[in-house]
Amino acid sequence: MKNIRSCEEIGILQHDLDELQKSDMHADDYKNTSAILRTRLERLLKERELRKSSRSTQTDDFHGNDNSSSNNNNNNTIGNRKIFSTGTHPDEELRICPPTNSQRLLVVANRLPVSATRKGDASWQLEMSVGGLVSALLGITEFETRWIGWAGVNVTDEIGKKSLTKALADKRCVPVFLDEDLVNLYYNGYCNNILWPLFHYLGLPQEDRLATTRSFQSQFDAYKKANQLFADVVSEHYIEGDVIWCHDYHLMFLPKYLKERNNKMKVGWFLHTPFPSSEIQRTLPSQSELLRAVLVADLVGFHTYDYARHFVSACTRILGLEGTPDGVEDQGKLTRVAAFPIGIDPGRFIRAIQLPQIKEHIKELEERFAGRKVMLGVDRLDMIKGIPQKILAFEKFLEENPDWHDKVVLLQIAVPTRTDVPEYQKLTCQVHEIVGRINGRFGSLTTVPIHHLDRSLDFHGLCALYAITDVALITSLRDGMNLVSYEFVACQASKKGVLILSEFAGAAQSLGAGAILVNPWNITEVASSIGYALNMPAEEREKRHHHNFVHVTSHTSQEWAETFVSELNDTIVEAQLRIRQIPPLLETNEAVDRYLDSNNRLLILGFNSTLTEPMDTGRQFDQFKEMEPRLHPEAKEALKRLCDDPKTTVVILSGSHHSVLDKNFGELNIWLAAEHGVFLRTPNKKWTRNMPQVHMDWVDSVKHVFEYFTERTPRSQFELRETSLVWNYKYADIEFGRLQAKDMLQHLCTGPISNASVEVVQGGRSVEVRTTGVTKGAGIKRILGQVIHYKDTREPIDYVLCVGHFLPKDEDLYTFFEPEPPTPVRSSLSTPVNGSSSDRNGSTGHKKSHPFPLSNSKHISNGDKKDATPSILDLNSNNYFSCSVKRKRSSARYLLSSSADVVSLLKQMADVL
Ligand SMILES: O=P(O)(O)OC[C@H]1O[C@H](O[C@H]2O[C@H](CO)[C@@H](O)[C@H](O)[C@H]2O)[C@H](O)[C@@H](O)[C@@H]1O
Ligand SMILES: O=c1ccn([C@@H]2O[C@H](COP(=O)(O)OP(=O)(O)O)[C@@H](O)[C@H]2O)c(=O)[nH]1
Repeated sequence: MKNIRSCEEIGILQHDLDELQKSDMHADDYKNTSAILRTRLERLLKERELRKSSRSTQTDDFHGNDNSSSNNNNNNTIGNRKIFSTGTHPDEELRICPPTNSQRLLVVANRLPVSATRKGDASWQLEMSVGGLVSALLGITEFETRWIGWAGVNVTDEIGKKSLTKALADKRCVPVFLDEDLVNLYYNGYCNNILWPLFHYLGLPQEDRLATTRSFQSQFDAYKKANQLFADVVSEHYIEGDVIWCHDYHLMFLPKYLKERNNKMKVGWFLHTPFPSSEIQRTLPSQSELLRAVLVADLVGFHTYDYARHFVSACTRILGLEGTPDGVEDQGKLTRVAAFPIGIDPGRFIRAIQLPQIKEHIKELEERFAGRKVMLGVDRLDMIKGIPQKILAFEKFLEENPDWHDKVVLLQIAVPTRTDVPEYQKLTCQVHEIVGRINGRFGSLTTVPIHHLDRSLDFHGLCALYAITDVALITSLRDGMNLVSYEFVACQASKKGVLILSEFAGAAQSLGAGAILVNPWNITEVASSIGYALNMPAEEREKRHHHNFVHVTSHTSQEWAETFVSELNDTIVEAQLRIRQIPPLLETNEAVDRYLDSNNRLLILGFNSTLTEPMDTGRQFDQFKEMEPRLHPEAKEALKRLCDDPKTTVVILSGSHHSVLDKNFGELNIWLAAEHGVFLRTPNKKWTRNMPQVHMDWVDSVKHVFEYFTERTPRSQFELRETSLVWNYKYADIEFGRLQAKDMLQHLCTGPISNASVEVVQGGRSVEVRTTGVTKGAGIKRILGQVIHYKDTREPIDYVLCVGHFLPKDEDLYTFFEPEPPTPVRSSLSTPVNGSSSDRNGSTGHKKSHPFPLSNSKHISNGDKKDATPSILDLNSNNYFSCSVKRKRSSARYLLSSSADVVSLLKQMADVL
């Protein structure tokens, strides 16, 4: 039901989109957008409500209040969902239920849910792979799922490849073949020796420990190559409409490679490990490339909000991109980033412990450990799991509590993993040594305190162990989620044992209230928690267990997958709607042709980020030399030729101080308008005041505030202009800068200038205080008057190109020249695609004739008598080109992506003269 409902929701979104495509309206674009956002919120609320009601049904279900728990048939039902409990053969785990949802899902993970062992030329044995990722993904049954991944084996011959592909096809799995060398560099090297420790806060290995043939670079190259191989296989199996769900740190390049092959693919990426703070992430040599590759995905998911927050912050700090509450924005493209906490398939465990053979096994184990409390650890033998710390804490507990020596046993299942990586080999030795020491110290002829097993258990064996355990001990130093804790809770309906859980596991955020949370590095604290757990009264155990049981049974892996896929579908529809609000790229040929055909052309150009050299966004520390903007080296020549043309007037209209403009354009016969048009320099190089004098008595108090914030925000700076003050933090830490800006704005609006006639303008990375009424739109009126006066021509302006990277406040410049009143949102549907036959309002040939109320204009004596004044502007809509540089949310008609594009346009214009 839930899936069908989700699809209906998507249907609604799709409907909105279709409607939008049919219409060519503008103002309604806003309405449609907010309808979509409302729908998302409605959907989330509805889902929450439904979840709540299904939770009560499920909890009843799980507590055995329906009859199905006594059903020994392996195919049971929870809610409306088929559950396959395990058969005797591990392969049966992989029987996939007939999906109730026809959405095809390609799950791509490094590891397939089965690992293969070769038994003959064309014969293979398939076994379940161990690990949380596989366990969780097995719980997804309601999609038409295909798995794509590595089968954990090196197959070099064609017979082997064909036969394995066939064997896996029965399990709906598709192999990606990786040769041994590649696995060594990609999986053992880059994935497990570099990314894995880094993401778990264990730092990077020294490069010389990788040996000469295994440099960072060679491992990184292998990583990219392996990702390409995955992309090849996905592309082969992709059918239009499929959702592609990429999993984990092994496949960070996959979203990029997939979209490069087919931009229409719906791609989500989910990380199963923690994502570390940006300070850790920054140490990785290839971090920028990795982050950018992930950002190509439509939706990026993490287990917890903290990991999501770290990721967004890495993108803002390392890549200099915009972090928003929805995700990361780059040039108007939003990658949604959100937390989707994983769960398990609780029914699988709850049913399993009801099976007669497992009940029998439970009985045997209880007899075996009679008279002793059982503590349990189940971990892959990985340094992140904190196994040495766990055992040392247990040792301390035994040291301090001699009464417990023969009354408690710790069963530690340590599943061998990544055994080719030297760090893992060392860990095995270390753990064996500690266990040996403790058993020697506290054991007797008949018993030992620690039973340590270097092996995995089958599903039933594991369930039985979970069920007899009194205290589960999970001491991960870091762990993406930790599903063992969930599985333990699911199997404890009757025993109601205690969970001791590391505060550094993602699960601490969901099971923290019911568990005893510990810092695994604090051996004393863990030891005393063991004592507390072993002595906990039944009532407290029940309460704690109940809390966790409700969580585990209501946050399932199925729900996790459904939510992710449904969010991914929504995200794509929303992105399409967003794109509709972005102006199209300027067709430069059209702009140049029309320029050539006109008689009196006006080019208005911004300076900062419009005509300046591009700055290096990578590093923030060597930016001082770039702090002062410089004219793009190739712009001057083109500008000179354009200025020399008698039919062309070029105006640089900037917020900068006149000295900055003088420095960059000094020798050109160009119009310069500084401080948004307050000061104007004619081509004969005379500066005059273009706007009336205003009171500046507020400056000192604002300066004082700006100085204060500049001192406290490293790499920020402020500029004192004659009519305004600007504080900018574009080279500072972006998050800190934003916080400081927020503080500053609050202070300015309530403090020193709250009564002054000034405006506080917030930019992307700046705060500007300027006199009320000063905008580029206001400035241009007066500038036009001056131009006409200076040129002494009666030829009206019949071509306007207006290009800039302007603050929203200054975009009144674009609308100033619009023939029709501006509409709130522009839409590419109604925009002259390729800048051709129709204007942004869908009409053709509208003209703007300005009988200007201009001061200093010799044509106009009385601004109010509009009809009597001659027109200085006779602008056909098709001859007006407003272009926003790099800002996609703009009221300009078109976009140009960089100052380099602006320069190239100017060169083309100069060339046709
Ligand atoms: O495939 P391996 O290299 O043998 O490793 C096994 C898996 O380990 C990691 O699991 C993580 O995913 C769990 C489920 O989300 C999560 O609970 C746990 O905290 C993580 O450590 C790894 O991320 C997987 O890719 C591996 O398959
Ligand atoms: O002998 C074992 C030990 C563990 N597991 C499974 O391995 C997974 C471990 O997942 P977790 O999220 O705790 O950590 P990961 O190993 O993925 O880091 C769990 O689903 C366990 O049921 C298993 O199948 N057999």
